[in-house]
Amino acid sequence: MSKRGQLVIYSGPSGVGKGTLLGPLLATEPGLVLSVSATTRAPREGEVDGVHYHFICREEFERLIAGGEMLEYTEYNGNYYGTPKKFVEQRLDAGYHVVLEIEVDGAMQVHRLCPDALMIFVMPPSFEELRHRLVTRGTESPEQCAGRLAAAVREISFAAQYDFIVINDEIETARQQLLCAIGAGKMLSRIQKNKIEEVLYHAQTCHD
Ligand SMILES: Nc1nc2c(ncn2[C@@H]2O[C@H](COP(=O)(O)OP(=O)(O)O)[C@@H](O)[C@H]2O)c(=O)[nH]1
Ligand SMILES: Nc1ncnc2c1ncn2[C@@H]1O[C@H](COP(=O)(O)OP(=O)(O)O)[C@@H](O)[C@H]1O
Repeated sequence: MSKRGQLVIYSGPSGVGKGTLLGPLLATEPGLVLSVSATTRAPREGEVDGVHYHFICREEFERLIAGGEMLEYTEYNGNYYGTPKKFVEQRLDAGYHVVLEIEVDGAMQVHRLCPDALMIFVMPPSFEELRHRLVTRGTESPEQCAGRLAAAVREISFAAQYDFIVINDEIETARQQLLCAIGAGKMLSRIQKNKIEEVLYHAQTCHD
């Protein structure tokens, strides 16, 4: 059986560039997969059901919660968002490194359940630049942008609890930093696990 993969929690305020940074890495790193979340928000133009999200109604979402099928979930700006458990478990068992692109409340839920998960937070170079990116992306109404920017203030206050902070100023630099953070996280957790096994093995022989 292949070695279990690394779970990666990947957060940052709406419009900071999470998708922009991660997309090309998913295309070039065959061992890295993105968990497709479920949401009750409406699809944006160009978004495909089952690819960008599983777009479902509130009743269906609540049925999945009640059935214990969500690894984590939250309500964000009036809609449910959550991570279906089965896909994540299957891919980790198959040895893939699985990225959860989720906001901070979901991130904290997963961190409590899986303390070994690697946590990466993407920061904007400034709040003004975040506002500019969100507004010029043009996918949300002015009211929705205001709600997302209000949520962003709270989300940024959680950043210090993450293992790595990537500042998305220049895209290629930030993408390299994200790749390094994922690589370092995988290596660190492997070294730490090897060390635990090694120390416990020698503890046994010391006793004998
Ligand atoms: N907790 C949680 N948050 C999610 C999930 N999927 C997406 N999100 C977060 O929900 C927020 C809104 O996502 P979305 O409406 O797609 O906007 P975008 O991130 O600006 O493109 C973002 O912070 C996402 O990272 C999920 O499964 N669980
Ligand atoms: N480093 C960057 N410099 C300038 N614009 C960027 C940068 N990264 C992303 N963007 C732009 O910001 C907007 C939001 O990016 P997106 O990846 O959709 O954010 P998120 O997935 O975090 O909501 C997009 O229009 C994208 O082209």
